[in-house]
Amino acid sequence: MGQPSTVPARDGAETTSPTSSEGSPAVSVRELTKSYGDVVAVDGVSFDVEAGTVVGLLGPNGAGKTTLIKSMLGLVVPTSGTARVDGIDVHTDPTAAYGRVGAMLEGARNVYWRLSVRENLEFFAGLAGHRPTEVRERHDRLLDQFGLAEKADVAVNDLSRGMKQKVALACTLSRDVRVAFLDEPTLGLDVESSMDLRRELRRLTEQEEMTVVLSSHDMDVVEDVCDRVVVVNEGSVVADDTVRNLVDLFRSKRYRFTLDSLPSRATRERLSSTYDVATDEWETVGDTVEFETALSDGERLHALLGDLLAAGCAVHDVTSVDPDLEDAFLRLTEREV
Ligand SMILES: Nc1ncnc2c1ncn2[C@@H]1O[C@H](COP(=O)(O)OP(=O)(O)OP(=O)(O)O)[C@@H](O)[C@H]1O
Repeated sequence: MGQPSTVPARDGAETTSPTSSEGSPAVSVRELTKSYGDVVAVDGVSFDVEAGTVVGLLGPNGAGKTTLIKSMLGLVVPTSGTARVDGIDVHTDPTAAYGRVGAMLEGARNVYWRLSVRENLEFFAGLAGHRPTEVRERHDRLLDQFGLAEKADVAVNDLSRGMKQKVALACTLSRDVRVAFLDEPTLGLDVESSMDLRRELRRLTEQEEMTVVLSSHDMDVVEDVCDRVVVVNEGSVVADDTVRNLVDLFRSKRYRFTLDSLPSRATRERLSSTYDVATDEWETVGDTVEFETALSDGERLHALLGDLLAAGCAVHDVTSVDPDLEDAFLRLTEREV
């Protein structure tokens, strides 16, 4: 299968450019390129993020996600192209842009473990020029929402890992930010803490119209909280669509065959070269043998069935394998599923 180019909207309609309250997308990246010497980390990337949505930025290691996030935060100067937050160019007007964004780049490593939870909130709000009294109400609300009220005066060092991560997210929100950039927000969290954090992200976007751009290698998290996913590979966008559409893109294209016995080596080699059935795909399950392969259309499915029958293989069952976001991601970035 060839590498797909940017995935268009499913119905072929133009994707509308959603807007924030000020008439611009919450985040807008245009033809952004960043090179480090000969290495092109980000290569002509464009996308918009609608206000009040969660967009996942996915890609294999080294794809360019961090460079992209840092460019959107004004921490990296692009070689060319622009990044805007609420219509403000983050490189030509960094002060105005900074007032609207929060970032959690290295999770709990960014917060001060010797300070109490509340002191951390006050410190991060103070960096943006807010006095503790001005933001007290906001901080009380955050502490309540994150289940941290009872720990407000406890040093971060004495909290569980999940709580530390929540403190880091609360610090990102310690002042009124409209867009939050979160790099691996659930990294290292147990299932319950990860669920809590996901719930909080959904609430922030649904009830407070906050916009979130997150990067994660955890597809469950992405599938759970993201409205849309931008997949980056080797510095370029290879897909930009809803989770559902990306999963649907590969639906019914992967099949699992169950045979009564292992075909001869010659047949297996032929299937490997003609239908891309990996030689290590054959799996014995009870009295049967199974393999999986991706087929582009019904004709290929028929041809493979015909070849199996001609080779004397008794086909017991053929089922289509339901893909998930992980399958879609691996296929989009040309990795083995
Ligand atoms: N400061 C830098 N100097 C030189 N090369 C860099 C620098 N930062 C990133 N790169 C290179 O740019 C490319 C993209 O890196 P980046 O960190 O943006 O990828 P990533 O998708 O965030 O990866 P990961 O998932 O591993 O964090 C890589 O080839 C990386 O080696």
